[in-house]
Amino acid sequence: MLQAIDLTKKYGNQVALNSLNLTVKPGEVFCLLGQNGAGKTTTINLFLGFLQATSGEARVNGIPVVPGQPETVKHLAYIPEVVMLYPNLTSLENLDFFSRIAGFDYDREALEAYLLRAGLREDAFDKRVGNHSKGMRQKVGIAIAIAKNASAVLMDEPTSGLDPGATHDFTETVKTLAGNNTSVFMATHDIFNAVNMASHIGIMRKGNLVHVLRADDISSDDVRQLYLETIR
Ligand SMILES: Nc1ncnc2c1ncn2[C@@H]1O[C@H](COP(=O)(O)OP(=O)(O)OP(=O)(O)O)[C@@H](O)[C@H]1O
Repeated sequence: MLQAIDLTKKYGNQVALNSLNLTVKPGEVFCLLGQNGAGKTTTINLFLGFLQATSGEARVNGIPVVPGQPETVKHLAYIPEVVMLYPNLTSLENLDFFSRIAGFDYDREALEAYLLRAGLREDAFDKRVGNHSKGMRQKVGIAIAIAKNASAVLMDEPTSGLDPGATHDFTETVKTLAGNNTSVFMATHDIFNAVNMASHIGIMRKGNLVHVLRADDISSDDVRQLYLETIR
């Protein structure tokens, strides 16, 4: 579970994030929309402990995030816009390597099962990731998150630059993660997909979370309309 409690980040006089309060429970997918500079990446970086909050608190499974301390990091996985993997290692070797770093030693069969659950095709298991598409790298990243048993996955612009087929695969994988009781928190500009996969949609403007909507209750046209009204 992820929680932000009056979470605030200032750079000098500039408020990047203003007293954010939100909770992402197990199995929920929270998609955060907002223009460039709204504070989405700042929020993710505060949860990851990459940044020190000016005031307030980010919590992971009830544990306060303290930069440099591993207690919360071990419960998290991070899928950035471009997933960083070792290009000369294969999908399986990358998964094995990052699983070991997280303290898990899996046999080949188990590693293959994680890659399959993340939606990677079997013919890519033994190929070097240096030649993988963005969508394939993401699937390896998601397999790492599943293998690590992360209780929350943070994602920054994961669908930008994906073709429609890869976006569809990604959406399905996110639903699988949520079905396994993982909390998913995603910064995105992709309103249509946000409505497709989210349980909750947040709209942020200039560091403020202005709206939180339940995705079940709203169409992508309505979200787009509200988004445009919010940012104007
Ligand atoms: N290191 C920094 N020093 C000063 N200001 C910063 C720094 N990092 C971010 N900011 C400012 O904080 C605000 C929020 O930035 P943030 O990157 O969180 O926005 P974002 O919503 O993720 O935007 P994008 O969609 O472009 O990634 C912006 O006004 C940005 O200029």
